[in-house]
Amino acid sequence: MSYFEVKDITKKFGGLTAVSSLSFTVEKGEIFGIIGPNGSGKTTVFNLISRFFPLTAGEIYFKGKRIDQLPAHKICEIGIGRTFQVVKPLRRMTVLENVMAGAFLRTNSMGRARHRAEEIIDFCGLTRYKEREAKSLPIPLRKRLEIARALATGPELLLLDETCAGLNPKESEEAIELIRKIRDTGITIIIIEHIMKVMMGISDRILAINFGRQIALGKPQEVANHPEVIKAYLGDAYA
Ligand SMILES: Nc1ncnc2c1ncn2[C@@H]1O[C@H](COP(=O)(O)OP(=O)(O)OP(=O)(O)O)[C@@H](O)[C@H]1O
Repeated sequence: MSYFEVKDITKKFGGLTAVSSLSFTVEKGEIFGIIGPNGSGKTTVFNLISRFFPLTAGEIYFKGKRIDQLPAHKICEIGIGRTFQVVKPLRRMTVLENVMAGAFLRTNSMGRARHRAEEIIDFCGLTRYKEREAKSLPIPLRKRLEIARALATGPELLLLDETCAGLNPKESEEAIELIRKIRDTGITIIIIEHIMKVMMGISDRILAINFGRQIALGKPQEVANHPEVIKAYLGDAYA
């Protein structure tokens, strides 16, 4: 039994098949990357796992239990957290309040939620900004806040959606460092990026998709050299 398993999942939006019979497994402690060109179905996979949308077909298992029929708040409660590609902090609230909002999933105590939030803010390198309103933060810090909010919900499995998009190389490097640090605490990570270089450096294994279907799965180097992946990213001339 795998720690996490997606079995033959399909999602149709009317006539458009965004995800098509996709299957993969993730082992505990792994950083599992999903790559693919724009519109290839990556975010839809996250939306299906976190039950923002119901599946059209297929099954999803976490620690041996079927979870695809659970509502979104239950998915979070059983330990699957996520971030969003378009970061969505509660804009008028401070960094601390934003992270506390996540921590309330695990406690009703204001004191405990605050303490937990402060630990996570520190872990994510946001201590200097904790009293700042979320809307005043520049993008790299907002992305960090997004990760902090997801961590505050106490996930065992964390879904990271385009954490490095819009960051310069130095900021990307810092984000990657944070992601590794999260994995070192024992959290399993599934990460979406379409910047191949970022994924190559961080993932234990990579799934490449196009038009909602698997085109390659394996170690980063194998996937990067796969003709279908080269074709999807660079066009026929390079394959
Ligand atoms: N709620 C929705 N309703 C209708 N179509 C949708 C919806 N969400 C996604 N799609 C479509 O499904 C396909 C896959 O989109 P998705 O956002 O999953 O791709 P992606 O790989 O994450 O793209 P990007 O890298 O641009 O974020 C696209 O054609 C998109 O337009």
